[in-house]
Amino acid sequence: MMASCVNLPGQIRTSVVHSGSIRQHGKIAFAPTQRKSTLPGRRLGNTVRAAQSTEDLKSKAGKAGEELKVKTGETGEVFKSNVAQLLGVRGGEQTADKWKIRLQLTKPVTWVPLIWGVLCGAAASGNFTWTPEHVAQSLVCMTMSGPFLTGYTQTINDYYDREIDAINEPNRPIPSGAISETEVVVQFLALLAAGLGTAFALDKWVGHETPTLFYLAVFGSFISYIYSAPPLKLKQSGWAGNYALGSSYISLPWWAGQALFGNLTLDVIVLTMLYSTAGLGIAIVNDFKSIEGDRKMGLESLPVAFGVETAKWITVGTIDVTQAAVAAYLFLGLNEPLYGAILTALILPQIFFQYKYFIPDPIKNDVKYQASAQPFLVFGLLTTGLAIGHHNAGL
Ligand SMILES: C/C(=C\COP(=O)(O)OP(=O)(O)O)CCC[C@H](C)CCC[C@H](C)CCCC(C)C
Repeated sequence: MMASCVNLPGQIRTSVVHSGSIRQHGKIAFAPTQRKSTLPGRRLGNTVRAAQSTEDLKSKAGKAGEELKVKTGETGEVFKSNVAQLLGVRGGEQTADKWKIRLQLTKPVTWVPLIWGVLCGAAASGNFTWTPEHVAQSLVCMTMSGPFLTGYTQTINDYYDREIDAINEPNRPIPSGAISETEVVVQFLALLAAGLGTAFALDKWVGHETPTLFYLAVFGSFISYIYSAPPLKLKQSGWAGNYALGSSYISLPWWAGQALFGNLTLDVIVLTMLYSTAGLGIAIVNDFKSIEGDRKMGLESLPVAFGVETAKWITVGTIDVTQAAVAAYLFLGLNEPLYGAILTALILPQIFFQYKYFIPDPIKNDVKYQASAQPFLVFGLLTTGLAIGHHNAGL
């Protein structure tokens, strides 16, 4: 978001050794994202888990780490820096500092889409004013959504991915032994408690009779859990996982921001869930890289199910048609032609980059496409929030 800051999730891609081959990892996730890499790691995880012991995996991790150094040295793609470590992006340097490791587990780079979503929701409420109290309430809501609940989400995701990470990313905090499993469990429980507690406190602060923010936080935490943890582990399913990711990064923080300052209405719920389909499209972009591994594992990602040619058109269709439908709603449903025109103007460069990068080679150019097009999508979200806010303020 959800991503890259505006990575509607974004992630810096590096190469990672996977089962003897090199995989391109990292998504400019929406935020959005930012699931670990392309879905290969996460998807191959279960089989590996079933077939091998943790010890076995750890020894492979050592080897993989060595190979990784050699291969990435060749390509020079690893982004090794302290900043990368702190942001939780791939290729960051390892550290012994426990607090830096704890921060790395929360992948701060993935907080951005959620923070942005709160901003869009606050704009859509039509009630936000630049008073110290409103600014403070927004900042607390952003903290609840970003560092606390996204931090919880990412930490729990790493916890449940620890065995496959031992192969794919042996230098991650858990497989490398930099932090113990118990410490990680304590961390995600503490973040969850902080997120839920802050949501409840915010409800009190703004005088909600029904603790809407608390309910949203509980719902979001539940989705986070079933996304990463067995038995559901939604991330293993192409459609459900991608939609859960896209919608959680677009809809949930928006709803929180809007509920904070105004009313969360059914039309906005429907609109943002529709908008989340564009988030789904963005998540699917990242599946092109992992076709081979997914096919081997019998995973029906969209590119596996439909083939690259059809899937790439479905992907851009999802992204473009969704936004075009929202623009039409701004023009015709809300009678906000200026905002409709701005949103349309923001869709055009995305189509341009689809033709320039994604359509010619979705496997090779996925990152380039995400990096070029996503900022326009993200500002389209804000435009939509402002349009709704303008409309609500005029009612
Ligand atoms: C853990 C997430 C992505 C990582 O996915 P994956 O493991 O496939 O990729 P990596 O292997 O690269 O790690 C994000 C999952 C998002 C989740 C479905 C829902 C997030 C919910 C929000 C944090 C809740 C916010 C609620 C609030 C705004 C009221």
